[in-house]
Amino acid sequence: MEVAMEVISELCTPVVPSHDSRPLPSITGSDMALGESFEYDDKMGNELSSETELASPDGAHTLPILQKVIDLSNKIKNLKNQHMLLTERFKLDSDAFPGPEVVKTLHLLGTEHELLKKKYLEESSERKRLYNEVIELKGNIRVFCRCRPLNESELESGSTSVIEFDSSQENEIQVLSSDSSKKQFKFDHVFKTEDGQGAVFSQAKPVVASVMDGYNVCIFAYGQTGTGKTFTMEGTPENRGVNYRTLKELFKISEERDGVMKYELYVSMLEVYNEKIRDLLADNSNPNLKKLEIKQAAEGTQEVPGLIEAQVYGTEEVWEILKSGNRARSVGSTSANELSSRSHCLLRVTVKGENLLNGHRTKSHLWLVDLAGSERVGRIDVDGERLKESQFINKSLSALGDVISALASKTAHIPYRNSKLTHLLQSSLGGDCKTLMFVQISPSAADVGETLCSLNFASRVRGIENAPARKQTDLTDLFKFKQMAEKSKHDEKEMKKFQDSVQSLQLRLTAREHICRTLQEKVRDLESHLADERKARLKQESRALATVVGASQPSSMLSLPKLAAPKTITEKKPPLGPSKLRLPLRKITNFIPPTSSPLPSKKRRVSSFINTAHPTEGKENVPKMMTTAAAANTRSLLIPRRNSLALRPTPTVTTTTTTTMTQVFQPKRRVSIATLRPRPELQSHMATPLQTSASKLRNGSAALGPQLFATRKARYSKLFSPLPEFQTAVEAATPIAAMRSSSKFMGSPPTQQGGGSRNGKVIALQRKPIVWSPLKLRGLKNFRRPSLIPSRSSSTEFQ
Ligand SMILES: Nc1ncnc2c1ncn2[C@@H]1O[C@H](COP(=O)(O)OP(=O)(O)OP(=O)(O)O)[C@@H](O)[C@H]1O
Repeated sequence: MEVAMEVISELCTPVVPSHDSRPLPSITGSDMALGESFEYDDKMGNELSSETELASPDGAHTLPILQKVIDLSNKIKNLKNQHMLLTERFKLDSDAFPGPEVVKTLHLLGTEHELLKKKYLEESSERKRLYNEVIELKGNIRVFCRCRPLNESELESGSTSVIEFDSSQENEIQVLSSDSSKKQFKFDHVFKTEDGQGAVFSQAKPVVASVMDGYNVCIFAYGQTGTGKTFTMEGTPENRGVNYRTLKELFKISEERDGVMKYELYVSMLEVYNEKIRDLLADNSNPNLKKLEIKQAAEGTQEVPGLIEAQVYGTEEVWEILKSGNRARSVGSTSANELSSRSHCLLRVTVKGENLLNGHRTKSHLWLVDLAGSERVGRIDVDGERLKESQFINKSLSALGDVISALASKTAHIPYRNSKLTHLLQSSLGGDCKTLMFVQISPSAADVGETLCSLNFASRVRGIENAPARKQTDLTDLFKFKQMAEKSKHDEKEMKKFQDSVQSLQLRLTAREHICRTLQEKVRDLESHLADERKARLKQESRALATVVGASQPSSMLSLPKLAAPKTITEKKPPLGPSKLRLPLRKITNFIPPTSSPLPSKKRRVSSFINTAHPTEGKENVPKMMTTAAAANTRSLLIPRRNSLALRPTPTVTTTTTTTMTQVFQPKRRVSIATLRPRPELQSHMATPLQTSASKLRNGSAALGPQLFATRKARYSKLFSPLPEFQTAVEAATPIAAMRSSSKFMGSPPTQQGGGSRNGKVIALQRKPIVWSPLKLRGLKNFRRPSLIPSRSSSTEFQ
């Protein structure tokens, strides 16, 4: 039983899946319970049965269950063996992997490969450069001359050859002209009559190969009709021409560069017939065929939208295309050629190349052009449609000649657009392109004139010095980059504009700030100036006051008891308020009496002066007053003189309360005023009592009431127009009042009622001009300045 349990436990042990090719026995039971059968192949069954027999050496029959257990045990053993075998095999496989040395070798090989690739690219680029240099040295415009042999008809007619090939002079031909003179022409290569198509193409091959390096190439055949242009370009099935051979060469180069370069070749075939473009690969029987026009592509190249571009993969395909295109070509019979080409046939091969190593792409065009015959109309017997065709042909050939002449003379304008032909060839003719011209000539003496024309034209073409050829890259990507560059340029411009405007604004701001600073400085200067002026004015007024007071009661003023500590008026003056609250500076006007005012009489002069201060004139009279005062002579005020004042004595004295104005009506009387310079000994004292009294007056103004305070500003003016009532009001409160009441000046007008002298008093006035400020006048808006001589009107008003 223990054996059975051991077997069962072994059964339950998972078995490693076998990779052996031998099929393993499949267990069909859903579990491993005893008593259930296992399916296995016959071979194994046989093995097990034999082993079972071995398991019972006595040969006695064993129990069926035990037998099964033994079978399974054997089976497990087999599986274990298989597992071991597989493990060993796996070990071998693991050992078969390349070791680190191999990996290292592979890495080295890779590096070497990269190095070789790089070198190859460098060499390839160098080869291209040198190759191109060779072509350039030979000339980007190359002219080959090919002379066909005399044809049968010419031989029959006994025509002789006028072309001589001097073997000593390579690439030169001599033309025996009708006047028996020989004309010599030299070209890049001269093909003799016996030279076949292969020889011709071998000379053209280097130029053709340039298109694979990304250069634009144009090969065209030019010459009189029947001279073999079509033969050279197209050839015959037996003697295939440049077109077929070119494409064959291109495929060959493409194959040679396989793995490094990837090429795609496209072929288009068109003709320019009577200045119209016809697609030779399209179904021209279709009446709805779109008219083809030349358009300038965004890349700057000339394109014909709608023109069929057939991708070609092999030479046979190319041949079929060329044949079908040639079939569609417009041909007609002329007296010179039975199958004369009545149009310019253009085969365009587009080569798209991609360097697989560095990803550089190129797109270039190769034009293979079989021009229509350059025969003169008069020479060949044509009329009707043929004549029209010939005219178009000649016109376009003439345009080609003009373009070539312009290129030769290096003029700024090349007239490419004068014909469809030159317009189409614009990007491949002249400039930086490679051009190869076959000038086809006839050896016949009968064609010598045409031959000379063609050779002369070819010589001109050969004289063109093209600029070094430029490699053509695939302009699609280039155009995108160009657009991106343009956009970024535009953005940069915009940015610069913004920056400029910001800068200009900053400059303006700085300038304005500077102006502001200057103005602020000016305001400060003016303020300081104003303060100075105010100080000076107050000093003058205080001096004048002191003089007046000193003159009237100098001793009493000096003996005033309890004088406060002396303080100047300017110290007591409140500081200037904010500039906004202040009046504009121009409104502050110093009142300086003018010098030129004529004073007719003393009486008149004094009257005018008194009138300026007359309160009854009201505020309307203030400007007038100022004007009048300004008209007064300043010097006249400064010169001490005696003036007469007309005073009206007041019959009665009306004293009101401090809140109402007091008016004194005085009878008209004359007084004399003598203006004197104040005595120096009084100047030192004049400020103290005045200031003291003035400060006391200010201090006591609160107690006296707002009206009294409002009249504070007019205190100095009252020196000239004292109010007895006002004096009465302040008499008790201020020493100045007391002082005024006792002064001669103050006492003078009220003398009528106060018992003073009726005669005129002499008052000492300061000789300096009195400065008036409209500020004071504004402050006196509701205050009517009391006058020494109240007028009638004023008295009426106050009554
Ligand atoms: N080099 C040559 N060797 C042998 N045959 C030639 C050669 N050149 C031209 N021919 C033959 O001359 C004939 C006229 O040639 P071709 O048609 O090519 O002249 P073309 O210049 O194209 O005339 P067109 O301008 O009228 O089309 C053809 O039959 C052609 O086979």
